[in-house]
Formats: sequence, structure tokens, C-alpha cells
Amino acid sequence: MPSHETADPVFPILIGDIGGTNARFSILTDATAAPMELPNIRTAEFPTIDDAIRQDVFQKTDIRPRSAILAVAGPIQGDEIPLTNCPWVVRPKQMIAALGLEDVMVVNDFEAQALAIATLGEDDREALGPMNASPTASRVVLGPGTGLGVAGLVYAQGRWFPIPGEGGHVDIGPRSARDYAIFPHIETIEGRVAGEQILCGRGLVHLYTAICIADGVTPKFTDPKDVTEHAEAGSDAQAMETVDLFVTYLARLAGDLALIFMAKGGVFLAGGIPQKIMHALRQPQFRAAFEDKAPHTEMMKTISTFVVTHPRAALAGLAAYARAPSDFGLATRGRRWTTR
Ligand SMILES: Nc1ncnc2c1ncn2[C@@H]1O[C@H](COP(=O)(O)OP(=O)(O)OP(=O)(O)O)[C@@H](O)[C@H]1O
Repeated sequence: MPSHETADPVFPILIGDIGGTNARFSILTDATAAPMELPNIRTAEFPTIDDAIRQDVFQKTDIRPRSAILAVAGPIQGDEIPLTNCPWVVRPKQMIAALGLEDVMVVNDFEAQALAIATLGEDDREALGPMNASPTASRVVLGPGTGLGVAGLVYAQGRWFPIPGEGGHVDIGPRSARDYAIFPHIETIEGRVAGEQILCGRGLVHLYTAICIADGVTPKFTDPKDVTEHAEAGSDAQAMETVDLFVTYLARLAGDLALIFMAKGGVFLAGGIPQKIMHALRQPQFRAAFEDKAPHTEMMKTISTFVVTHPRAALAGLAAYARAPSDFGLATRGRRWTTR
């Protein structure tokens, strides 16, 4: 059962988006039918992914998938794929043996987000600022959730190519006088303020704590939800500044990624957190920080930014791929296991 290039996966296809906190599944019965959506599950509630599929997918429908395409948060190497931020390990060979599947493909979760931004319609996104994205220019997606995912998307030879990477781990540095007061107090990873130290759920709490220390007040919140809720309610000064600065730092990184990919097709914010802070993202400071990239400020003004509002965007991206694999340049070597 070696992994190799082979014919397209056969229907029904189980598609899954396995995040650090949540796992989402749906089943595609054929290339044209709407996906059968299954309820979100929390990864912490099941010891293994196989248990989750057995108990939460197979018990909810009589349809037995023949193939699976799974997006996971973590690097895909070898036959055992551990997830970042979650104790599950995806073992495709074992899934084939134990779940009656013929074919399992595993891709990076932000590759799936990139497939989504190639295919989502206008109802599935909200523009922040001007709308002038060129249809086949390169795009970028970045998503603060349990972690911070990043991927590019390039159009070539009539197909979309997702470019996965580890862009959530680039360095983030201080710029304003206030940043310089706060940054020394941000929790580091081996001495580094990487993107994920700030721009994700636990990063929100790191930033809030650093602001409290800079202000000489005792931090009250340890859950990112409390920080965003008190910011939205206007009931805590440090929480309000946290969300303000989170938006600014997210916009700066979004701008950096737009420069790297020359993303004239648009920069898309995915992941769970942007939708929780829409009010703050709609304020002018997001675009101001995004565009503030001398000597390229004028060019940045022409690059559109969007929040992905589709609640299951990665699944939608995987479904688009499952229906028409040849529309996408997705490499399968080393990450597809099949009995055929
Ligand atoms: N209201 C909120 N405000 C801010 N952060 C929140 C809120 N609700 C949940 N979070 C945080 O969002 C993160 C979960 O993000 P998301 O919903 O994208 O889940 P996920 O799919 O598991 O993420 P990932 O794919 O990055 O692992 C957690 O860190 C959680 O604490």
C-alpha cells in the first residue's frame, strides 16, 4: 500500500478539517451533490481521530465513504502524522484497515484554506476596504485560530496551486513607541516573538498580559474569549487595547505577506478569530496598518483584503478539490495512501 500518484479518489468521499480545537466533517456522495454536513466536534472529546469518525460520522449516516481527504494542522511526513496543538495522530494505513476506506489523502489545513479562497463566492467573504482583486492574480490566506496558519495561492497553466508554508512562525517586531513598551513583556518562544506568540487565541492572551504588565495592572483574563468580549463591551481598557493592537499587528503581517506574494488577487483572513472581532477589523486602522508599507504604500492601496465568512471554508475548499482534482495543482506524492 505505497503512497503514489493514482486515479482520482472515488465517491463517497469523507472530507475533514482537523484543527487544534475543532474537527469538522462532511461527506460528498458524488461530484455534483451538495455535501452532507456533519456537526462540528471538539478534538478533546475523542482519544483518536478514528474514534471520532466511528462515533461521530458513522453513527450519523448509513453512507460509508470509500475515500477520505483530510486537512490537518501540522506537517505531513511519513505514515504517522501528529497534529500540532492536539494529541491526535493521523495514521492513514490504519484508517484504511479499520474504517473500510480505499483511499486517504492528507493535506495541510491552510492548503485547504487556500483551495477555499480559490473557489469561494462573494457571499462567503466580507471586503475590508477597496474591492479590485484581479481574478487570476496571486492570493494569500492567513488565519488566526488555535494557531496561525498561512498559505499562498498561485494561478498557472490554467490551475490554482496552493503554496503551503509555516508563515505563522515569522518574527514580528515592535514599531511604535507603545509597541516598544509592550514587546519586552510578550511571552517568547526560545527568545523569539514569532507571529503565533501574538496572532492566535493564546497570543491574544499573551498580548493582553504584556499590556497589563506595561501598564502596571494585574491581568484578569486568561481566556481569549474574555479579552475580546470585554473589548467589544468597552468594559476593560487593557482588553480594548489588546484587540486594537491585535488588529494592527495582523494587518502588518497581512501586508508583509501581500508584498511577498504580490497578492493582487487579495489577502484573505480565515481562522476562527477574525469573525469574532469583525467590529474591530472594520475600523480604518486595519487598512491603515496594511497599507503602511513604504515605498509600496500606493500599490498596497490597490490590494483588496477580505474576511472569509464561510463557516466551514476549509471543507468547502476540499470539496471543490474532490469534485474536480484537475482544476488544482495539489501534489499527492507522499500524502496519499490507497489500496487501488
Ligand atoms: N470569542 C473569542 N474571541 C477570541 N478568541 C476566541 C473566541 N472563541 C474562541 N477563541 C479562540 O479561538 C481559537 C480556536 O480557533 P478556531 O475556531 O479557528 O479553531 P480551530 O479550527 O481549532 O483552529 P486551528 O485550525 O487554528 O487549530 C482558540 O484559541 C480559542 O480560544
